Amino acid sequence: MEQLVVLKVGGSVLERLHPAFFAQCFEAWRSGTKVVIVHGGGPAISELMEKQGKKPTFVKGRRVTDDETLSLVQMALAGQVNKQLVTRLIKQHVAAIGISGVDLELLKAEQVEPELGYVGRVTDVNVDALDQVLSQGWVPVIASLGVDESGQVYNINADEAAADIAIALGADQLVLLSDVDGICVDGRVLEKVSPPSIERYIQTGVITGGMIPKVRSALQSLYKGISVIRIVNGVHADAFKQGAGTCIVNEEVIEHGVVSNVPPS
Ligand SMILES: Nc1ncnc2c1ncn2[C@@H]1O[C@H](COP(=O)(O)OP(=O)(O)O)[C@@H](O)[C@H]1O
Ligand SMILES: CC(=O)N[C@@H](CCC(=O)OP(=O)(O)O)C(=O)O
Repeated sequence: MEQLVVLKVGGSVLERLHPAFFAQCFEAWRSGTKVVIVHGGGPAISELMEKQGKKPTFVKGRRVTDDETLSLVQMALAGQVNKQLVTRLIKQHVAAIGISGVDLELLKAEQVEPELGYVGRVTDVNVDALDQVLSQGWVPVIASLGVDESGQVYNINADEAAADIAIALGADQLVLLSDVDGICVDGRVLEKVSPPSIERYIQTGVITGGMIPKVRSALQSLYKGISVIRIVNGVHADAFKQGAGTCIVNEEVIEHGVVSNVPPS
């Protein structure tokens, strides 16, 4: 049966994505798998902010987004990063089309909470529009922005956007590519992890920062029936391999399966 895979490329790994990522996107796409790419770009946004003399502030992994920051978010995500990814895919002969969640109201959004400013959560995914893009044989490359009824644009965490898209499309797989080998606990990468342990790791400060929205999005996807969810390192060639990274699973399984040792920082 035709497979549908949602790949989320984290800003942390964008500049260092292994060439195998593009080759494997091509292979998957050529063999008939529907591929949807969602990307972030946290470091690119922060760099633009710093150039403007603005200090990035995060609350539980989400960027506080005022009016001026929102403009920079749009420039970085929908402009710079989106086109950078699309051009690399096109060089690899993948029919990639760069869009943002604003286009065709792909991601309808609402404000999360006033203190975060223009940070949104997805309320609806335009599945028809995505289906049409996919039925053309194209690979959508989606910047994590959303829009509400009034035309207000929102900054959406890209892990959340990827999970919402995967859930709405009923994807077979959600792969979150980042710059770490998976979820690290005590200097080791977990092979598998289940919801109660994830909550515990968040409470005890083992999972922090940008890893929080990542695991929360993974949990949502798990609860909504996505059967394969992995957090992998996009710097390495084997990110696509079965068993790479940390798999988020439903049953309480042993979490101390070690897939690699993390070098001391
Ligand atoms: N327990 C953990 N295991 C692995 N990474 C973690 C953990 N807790 C926090 N992190 C941090 O989360 C980062 C990944 O989140 P983020 O920087 O937002 O990545 P991305 O841009 O790929 O979404 C890692 O680089 C790491 O610094
Ligand atoms: C609300 C919020 O925090 N949005 C993110 C959007 C980009 C993103 O998610 O990028 P990564 O994949 O690199 O984390 C931000 O402003 O950084």
